[in-house]
Amino acid sequence: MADKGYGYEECEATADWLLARTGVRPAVGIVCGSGLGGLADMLKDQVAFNYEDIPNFPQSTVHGHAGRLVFGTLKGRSCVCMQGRFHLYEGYPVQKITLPIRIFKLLGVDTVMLTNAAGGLNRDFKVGDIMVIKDHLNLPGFAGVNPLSGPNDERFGARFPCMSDAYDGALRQMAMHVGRELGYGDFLKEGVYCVLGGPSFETIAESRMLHKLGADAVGMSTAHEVIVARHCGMRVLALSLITNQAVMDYDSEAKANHEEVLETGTRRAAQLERLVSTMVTKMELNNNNNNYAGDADRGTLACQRKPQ
Ligand SMILES: O=P(O)(O)O[C@H]1O[C@H](CO)[C@@H](O)[C@H]1O
Ligand SMILES: Nc1nc2[nH]cnc2c(=O)[nH]1
Repeated sequence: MADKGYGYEECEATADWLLARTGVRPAVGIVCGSGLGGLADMLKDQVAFNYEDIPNFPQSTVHGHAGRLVFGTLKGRSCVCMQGRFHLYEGYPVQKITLPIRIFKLLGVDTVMLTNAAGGLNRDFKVGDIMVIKDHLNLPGFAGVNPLSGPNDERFGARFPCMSDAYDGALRQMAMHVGRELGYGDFLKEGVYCVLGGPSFETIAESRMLHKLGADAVGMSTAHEVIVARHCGMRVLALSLITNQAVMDYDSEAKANHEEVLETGTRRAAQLERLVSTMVTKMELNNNNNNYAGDADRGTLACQRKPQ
């Protein structure tokens, strides 16, 4: 693994490089989806790094993914935010795409909040709906593309991690509750996210098939990051913004396109940001990392680093 640049030692070197350059000790890690990078701009007292300057980090190649790792506070809570994520279709191995999630863990993060842009398959969903993800279908995983394939490093987690509890029940409930309190009840949904490799959007037959399989929304990210986050014991909340309706009708003139995805992101960004920031203020954090003092405080769950 080491020669590929995403083993434990590489992650540790990257985490230490970052910790030496910021005093922020994040308890919450946020990943911004396509066109949803504004979330990072909400952080106060920012210390930001361009991905190209961070050792071992991949580079963002997709429009709508700025390529910055931003540390700061959200209503007093210490956070780290990926303003731009990585996707299979960019040509990275799935283990490289998910490397930042392991770095989150080694920075002391306890809770990961992911956002994404997704196409709606559920006919009751409208463009602009926010879907709290309750489960996923990892289609690349069916073909062996799983971020945990290869030798397992027990310092991160177990060889065969459970995924039936991948999306934290309490956080999902809280998202629905906070969302309703904010007045989002009309456009807040719950559902199953399906990841595909992309970058081509779905054919009509594919969208129909995914819907029949039980997916409510389809995208090209998130599930890999969730698998890695759960493997190393972090709690996960994930939100999809339904940026477009998947085309499922041969009479339809609609065509999925990335511009529409980014436009919908811009329209709903403020509400999504408010939902995430309100949740960060209200959530219980297990690792008390807002007052981080050093290595002894780092990750208390599956992945405890050795004292140095
Ligand atoms: O999942 P995020 O990064 O939000 O991006 C989604 O939007 C892009 C397609 O428009 C794809 O990358 C898809 O995965
Ligand atoms: N695969 C896929 N990804 C998306 N991301 C945003 N919209 C879509 C979509 O319709 N399909």
